[in-house]
Amino acid sequence: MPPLAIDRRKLATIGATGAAAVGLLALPAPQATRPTADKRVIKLKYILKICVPSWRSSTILILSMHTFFLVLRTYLTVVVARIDGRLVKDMVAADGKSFLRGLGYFMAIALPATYTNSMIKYLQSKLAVALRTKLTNHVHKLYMGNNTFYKAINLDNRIDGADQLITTDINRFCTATANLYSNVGKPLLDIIIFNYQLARSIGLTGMWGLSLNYIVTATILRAVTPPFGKMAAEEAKLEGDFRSAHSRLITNAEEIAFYNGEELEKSILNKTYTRLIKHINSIYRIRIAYNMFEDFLIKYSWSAVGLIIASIPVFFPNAAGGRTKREEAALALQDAADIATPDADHQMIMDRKTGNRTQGFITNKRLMLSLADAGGRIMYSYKELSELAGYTYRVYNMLRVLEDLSEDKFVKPESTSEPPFTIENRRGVLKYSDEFIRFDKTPIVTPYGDTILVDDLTIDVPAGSHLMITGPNGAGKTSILRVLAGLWPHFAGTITRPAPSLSSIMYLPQRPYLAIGSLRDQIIYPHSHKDMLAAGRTDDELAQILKIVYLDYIPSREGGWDAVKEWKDVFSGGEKQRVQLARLFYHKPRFAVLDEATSAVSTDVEALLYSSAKEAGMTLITISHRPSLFKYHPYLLRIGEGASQNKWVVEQIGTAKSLVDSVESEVRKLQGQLDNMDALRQRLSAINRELSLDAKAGSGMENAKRTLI
Ligand SMILES: Nc1ncnc2c1ncn2[C@@H]1O[C@H](COP(=O)(O)OP(=O)(O)OP(=O)(O)O)[C@@H](O)[C@H]1O
Repeated sequence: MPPLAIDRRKLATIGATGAAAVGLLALPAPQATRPTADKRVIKLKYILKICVPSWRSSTILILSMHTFFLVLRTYLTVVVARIDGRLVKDMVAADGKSFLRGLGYFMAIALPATYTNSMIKYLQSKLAVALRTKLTNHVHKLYMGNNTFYKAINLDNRIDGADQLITTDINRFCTATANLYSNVGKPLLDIIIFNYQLARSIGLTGMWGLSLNYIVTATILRAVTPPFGKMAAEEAKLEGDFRSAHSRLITNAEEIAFYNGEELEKSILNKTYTRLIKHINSIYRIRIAYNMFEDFLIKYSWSAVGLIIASIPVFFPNAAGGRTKREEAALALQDAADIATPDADHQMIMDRKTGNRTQGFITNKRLMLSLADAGGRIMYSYKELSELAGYTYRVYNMLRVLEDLSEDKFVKPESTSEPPFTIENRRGVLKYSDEFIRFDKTPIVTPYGDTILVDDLTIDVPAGSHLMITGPNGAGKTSILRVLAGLWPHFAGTITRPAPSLSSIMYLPQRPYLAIGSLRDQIIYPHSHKDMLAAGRTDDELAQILKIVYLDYIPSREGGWDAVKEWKDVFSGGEKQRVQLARLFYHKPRFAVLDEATSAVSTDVEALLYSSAKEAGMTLITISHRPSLFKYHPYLLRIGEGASQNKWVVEQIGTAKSLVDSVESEVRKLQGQLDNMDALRQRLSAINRELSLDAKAGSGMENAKRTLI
């Protein structure tokens, strides 16, 4: 069977309108317009709820510790600003003793300050990892449950590059969220505390000036900021395309090499890379102008505003407010004492006043600079915030689509005619029995309900009986198995089959799958080594199984059961299929469903394998075009019959009629070969004649003639 692939022609028509038209989704399709701020917050909240499910979650502990260190750092900044002001004052007043004491305080603060800074960085990374772990676990649960990964790849095209989304985009989202918490949380805290501190010396006028400055800057930046979120989402998508182009190359390396397809593949790789780089370069170009403007606004104009405001207490001492009653009383006392002091001490008074002004100015300047830095970081994080919005959109979209798919809600292509079946009106009934597989008036229909491949299939395969399915290419043979396994929707009729369990029913696909792991893991898949030991199975048993499938030479050739290799590159096509059959003999299911599972195995070995499988008590359902397999199955289901090509017939192999049919078909085949023989004989004698005409052609020609005769 060909590998199951989504019908891209049909899906190409899906768009936002298509999705909405079918009414399957609450979500817009990925091409939808840019979400509003409200919707973005809802989406972020939705994802964060998955990351932080409860107050007792470990993420909350990390978050609390992170917050504690952020507060501590802000407090330490205020303390450092005060010490700095005092140091400069002592310097101006030439008070060496006090200066040295201040220096001692300054150094004593350094130790907790450096520890605090490293803890903030450490906890920020821990927070990102904790968010990523929670989100990845949730996505793995969704993606690997209810065959959602299969549906996402084969039955719906809303998720483009699930691997990129799960491995990279989730990581980017979590890193951006953790960064945002410290890049916004910390400066916000700084602003509140520094403003409070400053309010005490720069007064109400200064505070008004500062607030006005923030509002004007934020308004200008908001107006000129390019849509970084949209750009980040597009960049992530293009990164995914580039990555998947490389994964395709790795998966299909041998086929491409045989076809000498390097040039074409290189051009595909280059094209996807160029698209990505073009986009990244355009972002960089946009950023030059934006960064220039942002720097000018935040670094330089803010510093100028800061200096003006910090100088308020110097030039307008009465405008400054916010002194405590005790400070006011001390100042009044000092002024009264100054008035009563004799003239000779006036210089000292002036020096002390200058010192006080310097201390106030330096402390305020330091706080102002920290404030400018905090405000700047908030403004800069506007860009990060919009990038986070881009990742949020991609991750949220993936989560919602995975949820839809786990409930079998696909987005189907827009179609002009009403399909015979719809997802909403599925009426298929599934029953479980270990004794038989039965289809009762079950149509085999493509996933969107638009094409009936097999009309109302009705067939019974009791345990101990065997069925072979045959029919033209594309008739729907594999699709019968897809519906039986529950991969495709079951629209109508009743299917009875064993409940999914390896000892009841096992499917062997045409294209063998080899897992990551040891040689042993290939035979026991999907069991793990732990499962195997728990089931009391041994390596000796595996060796016996390899004998049945004629692979007993493999363990010694490959370096034992524990050897780990890229097995798909190690085994030949026939060996891969025989490894799959070894799995069958390991699990010994009651029903074995084989989809052209021996097509690469020679017919003599195939015959022995079928005999062994029947001896092991398995009931076989085989899809094959090989008449040599007829004799192992008492029943034959032919599909693709009739003018509509969706009719079917069941025949009993070995009955008088089927014998006549198969003898007649064999006679027809032999007659065809005989006709061909006459033509070949005529051609042979013509060549012989040509060769004898040229008798002098030498011994080389004579040899050729002898070979041909
Ligand atoms: N995801 C899909 N969506 C829509 N149609 C599909 C999908 N997958 C397969 N089909 C179509 O369903 C039809 C039946 O496919 P199926 O693989 O069952 O054929 P088959 O009888 O096994 O063919 P072959 O003998 O070539 O392996 C084909 O026309 C195929 O193009």
